[in-house]
Amino acid sequence: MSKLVLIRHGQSEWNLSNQFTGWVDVNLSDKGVEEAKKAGRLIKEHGLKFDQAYTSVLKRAIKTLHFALEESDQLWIPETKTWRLNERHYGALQGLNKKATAEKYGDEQVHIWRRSYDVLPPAIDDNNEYSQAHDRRYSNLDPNIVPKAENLHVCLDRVMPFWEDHIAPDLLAGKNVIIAAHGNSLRALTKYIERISDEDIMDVEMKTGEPVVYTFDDKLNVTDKVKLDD
Ligand SMILES: O=C(O)[C@@H](CO)OP(=O)(O)O
Repeated sequence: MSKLVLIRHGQSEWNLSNQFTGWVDVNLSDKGVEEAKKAGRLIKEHGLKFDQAYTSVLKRAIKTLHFALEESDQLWIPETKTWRLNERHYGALQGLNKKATAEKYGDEQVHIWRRSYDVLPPAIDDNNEYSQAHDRRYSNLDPNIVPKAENLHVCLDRVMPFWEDHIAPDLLAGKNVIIAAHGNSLRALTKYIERISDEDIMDVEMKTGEPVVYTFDDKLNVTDKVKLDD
C-alpha cells in the first residue's frame, strides 16, 4: 500500500490579483506561504512520511513543496522538478485579468476557456511579454513540444508520460509520493486517477494548499481518498 499526496500551491500573487497565470512564474502571496506551511503541519499531524517529491518548474509550486516539507521535517527527501507538472498553459490569456476578460468576451466564453476539457484558449505570440518561447528553462525541449496554449486534454496528455515513467513506478514499488503542482495539472492527474469523465471534470476544483491523500493497492487501484483540513 502506497500513498500519494497532491497539493495545489498556496495562493499566488496572481490568484490574488485575479490574473490568468498558466506558465508565468509568479510568486506565492503571504497568504499562500501560510497555506503551504499549514499543509506541512497537517501532513506532520497525520504522520505522512514520503520517499519522493515531485513538483513543476514554477516557483509557486516549488516553494509550496519546500514549506510543506520543512514543516513536516522532510526537506531532505529526493525531489524532481519537471515542466510536465506545470500549470496548464493559458495561451494569450496569460497576464489578463479574469474579470475584465469576462466583461469583454462574456462569462460563458471565459468559463469555457477555463473549464472545458477540449476548447483551447487563443495561442500566445512569441513576442508576448508573458510567452515562454525564450525562457531558458525550456531551452532543452523540442520547440514543437513547448505549448503556446493548452486545454485540460492537452495538459493531461503531457502529464501522463511523467506519471507512467516516474510516479506510477514509485507507487508500485511501495513508495509514498508527494506532488506539489497546480490547479489544472492536478485536475488532469485527478481525472486519470479517479477515472472522471470529460464532462464531470469541469466541476472538479482544487483548493490552494489543501493536501489530498490517496491510498493505492498493489495494482494501483485507489482504496482511500482523504482531504486534509482542520
Ligand atoms: O490562472 C491559472 O493559471 C489557473 C489557476 O490559477 O486559473 P483557473 O482557475 O482559470 O484554472
